Amino acid sequence: MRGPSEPRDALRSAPPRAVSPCCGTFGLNTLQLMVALRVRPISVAELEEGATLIAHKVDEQMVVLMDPMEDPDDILRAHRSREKSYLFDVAFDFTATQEMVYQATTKSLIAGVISGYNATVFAYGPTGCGKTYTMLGTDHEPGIYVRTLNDLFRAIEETSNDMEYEVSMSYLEIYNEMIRDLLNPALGYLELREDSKGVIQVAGITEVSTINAKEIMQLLMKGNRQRTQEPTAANRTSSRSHAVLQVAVRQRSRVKDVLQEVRQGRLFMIDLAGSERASQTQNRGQRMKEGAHINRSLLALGNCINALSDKSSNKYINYRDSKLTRLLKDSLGGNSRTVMIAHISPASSAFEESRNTLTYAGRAKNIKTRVKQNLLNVSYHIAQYTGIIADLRGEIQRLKCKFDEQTRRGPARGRLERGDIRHIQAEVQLHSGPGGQADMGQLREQLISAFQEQMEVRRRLLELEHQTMEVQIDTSRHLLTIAGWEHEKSRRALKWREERRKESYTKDDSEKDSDTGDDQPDVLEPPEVATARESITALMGEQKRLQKQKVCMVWGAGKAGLGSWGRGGAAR
Ligand SMILES: Nc1ncnc2c1ncn2[C@@H]1O[C@H](COP(=O)(O)OP(=O)(O)OP(=O)(O)O)[C@@H](O)[C@H]1O
Repeated sequence: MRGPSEPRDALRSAPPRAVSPCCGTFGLNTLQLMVALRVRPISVAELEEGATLIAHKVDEQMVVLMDPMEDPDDILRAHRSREKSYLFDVAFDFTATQEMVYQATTKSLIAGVISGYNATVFAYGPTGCGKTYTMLGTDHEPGIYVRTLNDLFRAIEETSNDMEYEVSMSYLEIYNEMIRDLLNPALGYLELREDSKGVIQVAGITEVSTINAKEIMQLLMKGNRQRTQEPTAANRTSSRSHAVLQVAVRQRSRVKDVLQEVRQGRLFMIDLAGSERASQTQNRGQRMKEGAHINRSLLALGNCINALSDKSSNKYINYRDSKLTRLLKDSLGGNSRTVMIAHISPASSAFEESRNTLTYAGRAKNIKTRVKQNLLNVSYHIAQYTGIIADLRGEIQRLKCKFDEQTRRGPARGRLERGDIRHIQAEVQLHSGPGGQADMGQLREQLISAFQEQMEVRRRLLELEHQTMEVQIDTSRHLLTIAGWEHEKSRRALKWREERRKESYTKDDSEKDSDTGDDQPDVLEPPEVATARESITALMGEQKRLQKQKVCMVWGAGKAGLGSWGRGGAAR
């Protein structure tokens, strides 16, 4: 965690946008696993290093990551996607406030917890991407911990006429597979035990039951300072442990009954250790060992979430692979709800880490993003191609004007050049004796012929430029045909999926399970698209040929002593 004195909100200028309630929050009977993504503001350090923004929120659920290594001006590869889009239940960028993140992800868990359900919220992502900021926050911008506890106490207060509650809170860290009490580190390492009801408990952990928000914030800040933080190659103050805030709520009715039912709901809020890969942080020794433990527990967590989110399979869920998953056993499975908030930096320097995080988070959710993703990519490309064509048109217009102007000015310019030649001649005469008259005539002839040759080279170069432009326009036209077809294909795929979904409503459950595959029947590509693909290959060859001719011509002109004329004139 970094201190509040080091805000990374260099770009925090746009007004916050509201999160649509339909995709952000989730009610008790809806999502079991919600995956959110938060892209933090680019930091001053990243800007100073020359990083550019490569992660963009496209809408309330979609984030696009651009590959900084791909060349945006490479027209011949423009049909290849530079960007990849990822879909989440809700996405936030630098404009999102702490309150917006809390409202859309965690607030709706509270009602469940006070009525006896378990829930887990965890912040995932590489080091320095804002996990602690989201969970703990700062004094001025408190995060999910405090906002949740505040609302939890308020909800308890509102129902306290009928119900009696007991709330207890503990804060621990798991470091190198060992558990430490962050509210009382002097206790040393603690063990996990299963109680008589099979519930996993941390033996001997400090439990506090304050309901004063300010006190809680102070306790958590103090606890957080006890966390194992070490400088890594990637972050000066990297949290090397998973911090777990556990809130247990016991509820019983005030109406005395023979059968007194007591319900206990548990809420885990977890700030995970940085997910960067050991190889990328160049960590050695102790740091590498930590890295291995962190990776192991994150992998175990990912596996559990994967198995839980894949309802169609009856995969065995192995919670025993790490302390973290053992502790969360009751809160990940069963009737509980889980919120994962993945974090990334928007900077180009963090591309690899961001891509890994987006893939991990996307896999956890197992959302079918393809159709929407294609639509987005295609529409981007159509816009790109239209832009390219407009640019090329402008360029042709410009060249035409230049050509016309040169044709108009040709003879006059010629006279001027000849004037220059006469001037040279006069100069030479001045410095040579009468015997040099014959040589002078010869020199004059040579100069005139060189000038004519140079005019010819210039004319041919202009012609070549014109042909290249035409080839490029043709290429773009074919790319547009292909993009149009991809668009159409995506539209059909979407329609096909919708029909499948409607069909599956009418089938019984056993049929549904066997019918949920993604295999869409192959769609035959129209002949004009196949022709467009072939033409592009041919046009690329043509473009190369023209380029070669141009190079030869300029080179030849240079060799013949016309270099500066040829290059400065037509070849731009
Ligand atoms: N959404 C945000 N708005 C403003 N500042 C942010 C935001 N997210 C992160 N920051 C700032 O970025 C810095 C790093 O964030 P933070 O310490 O939360 O990262 P982390 O993911 O917890 O890192 P680690 O895994 O190393 O502990 C902090 O200075 C924090 O204040």
